[in-house]
Amino acid sequence: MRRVMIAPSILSADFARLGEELRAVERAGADCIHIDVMDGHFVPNLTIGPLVVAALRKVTGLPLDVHLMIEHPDRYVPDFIRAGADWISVHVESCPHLHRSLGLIREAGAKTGVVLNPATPLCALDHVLEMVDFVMLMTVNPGFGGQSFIGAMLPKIVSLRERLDAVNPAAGIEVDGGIGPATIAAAAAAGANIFVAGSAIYGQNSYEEAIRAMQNSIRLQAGGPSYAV
Ligand SMILES: O=C(CO)[C@H](O)[C@H](O)COP(=O)(O)O
Ligand SMILES: [Fe+2]
Repeated sequence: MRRVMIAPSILSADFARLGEELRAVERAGADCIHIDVMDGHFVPNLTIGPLVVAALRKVTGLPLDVHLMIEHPDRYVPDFIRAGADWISVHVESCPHLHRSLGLIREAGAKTGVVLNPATPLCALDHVLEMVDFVMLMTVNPGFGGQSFIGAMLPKIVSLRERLDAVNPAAGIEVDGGIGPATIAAAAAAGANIFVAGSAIYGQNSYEEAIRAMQNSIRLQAGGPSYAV
């Protein structure tokens, strides 16, 4: 999972027109669809469950990237995979038996992701790095869209890429929160390759221009000067 991918987060979409909103970002060049699942306990917000994922599965062939911000994720992983989730990511902070949780996702046939909150150190991933298809680093505190990118996460991305390269070089790094044209290049330069963007896409008039602006920022950084946040 090392190719560059743009993952629009439907958290900032118009929930009354969710199917249309999915098709619109697919036409605009999205590589996968990021779905934020919140339970009102692990994070102070409530969103959607497997029924909505099953409905969205019918309107797109793009991978569905399901970000579980819930307590007891193991109880719900099979439901989300049956509903059509292709990738499932669980938070280290809500998995006392992380090794078991990742095994459950993999056995059920989905790509395995593990997520760290901004204040959670990378050593929380010791002993499971070989088991993941991707690691997601929160670049905001989870719970809401539209927050500002935390610049202090850039060195964390660099260290994570080094650690993955040593034991699991095929694994990708996804970043979530405050990603847009002004921040994406720095995250890419640090080593991230999957970019979640909610408000930077769904908050704009043209989804296509918003996605192109992010892709161009990454390209400019690759061939030009590095970008400071
Ligand atoms: O997991 C999330 C929040 O907990 C969202 O995926 C994320 O915040 C996306 O929104 P934005 O791009 O507007 O920051
Ligand atoms: Fe998310």
